[in-house]
Amino acid sequence: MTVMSTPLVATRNLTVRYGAATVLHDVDLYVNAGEIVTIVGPNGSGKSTLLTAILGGVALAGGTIERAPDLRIGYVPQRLVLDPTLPMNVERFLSLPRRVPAAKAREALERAGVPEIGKRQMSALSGGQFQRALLARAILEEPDLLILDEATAGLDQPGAAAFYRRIEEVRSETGCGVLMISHDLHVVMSTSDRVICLNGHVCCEGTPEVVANAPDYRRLFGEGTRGALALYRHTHDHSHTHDHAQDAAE
Ligand SMILES: Nc1ncnc2c1ncn2[C@@H]1O[C@H](COP(=O)(O)OP(=O)(O)OP(=O)(O)O)[C@@H](O)[C@H]1O
Repeated sequence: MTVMSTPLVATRNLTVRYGAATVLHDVDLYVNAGEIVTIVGPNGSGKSTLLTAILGGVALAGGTIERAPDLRIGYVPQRLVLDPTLPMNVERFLSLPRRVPAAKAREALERAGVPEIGKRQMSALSGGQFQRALLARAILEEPDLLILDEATAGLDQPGAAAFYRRIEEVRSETGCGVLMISHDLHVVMSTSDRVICLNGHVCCEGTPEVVANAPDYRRLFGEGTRGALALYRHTHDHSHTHDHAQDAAE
């Protein structure tokens, strides 16, 4: 069932420049409550910049970003480097920068699928557990919109699949919207309601099935299951290419 509602966030004609380089141009994107939208695209195609813009961290050269009133955003970064010599257990990490009640921290860890790690040292967590701790921290604030920047980078395939299953469950349990970047194309296709294929601009978008069959997507990611491998070798060559994307891919 699709309920039409005001989007949690919507960009219109979003354009971002770093110096002379136009990194994003004329990007229209929206995320509704309860839907999982995934951004795919080659390295340097502006995916992180788009998330940063939505988070309010970059000046716009053009376009607008509309956020729902009082929108609460939870953000899971691609990675976070903590000083390994700093003693810090997971519960304490969740209480930074603001102390949270123990029951709330426990609930967030349960939601993130790692109820048992509260007393563990952050430095002793596996890659998957560490990302779950970041997820727990993001959902502590009960976000309306969860934003994840390649949150499964460094996880193996089963670890990434389990992580995304958890994201789907969080979405079902809380009704939040999810906007994420992913390179795990198989998982993207099974988890997402909509996929946006970005290369400085929106190349194509739609349901996973529609995007997987779109010529622009196939040019970017190749045919069939080997597409995931093509991701890092891609050189973008269709007509509306902008040089920055080509530059960044090299
Ligand atoms: N702070 C910055 N200053 C100048 N250029 C930047 C800055 N951040 C990113 N860029 C450039 O903008 C382009 C897009 O970068 P961005 O990180 O958004 O791409 P991405 O699609 O997330 O890439 P990846 O898949 O490699 O993470 C790249 O060419 C990058 O070098």
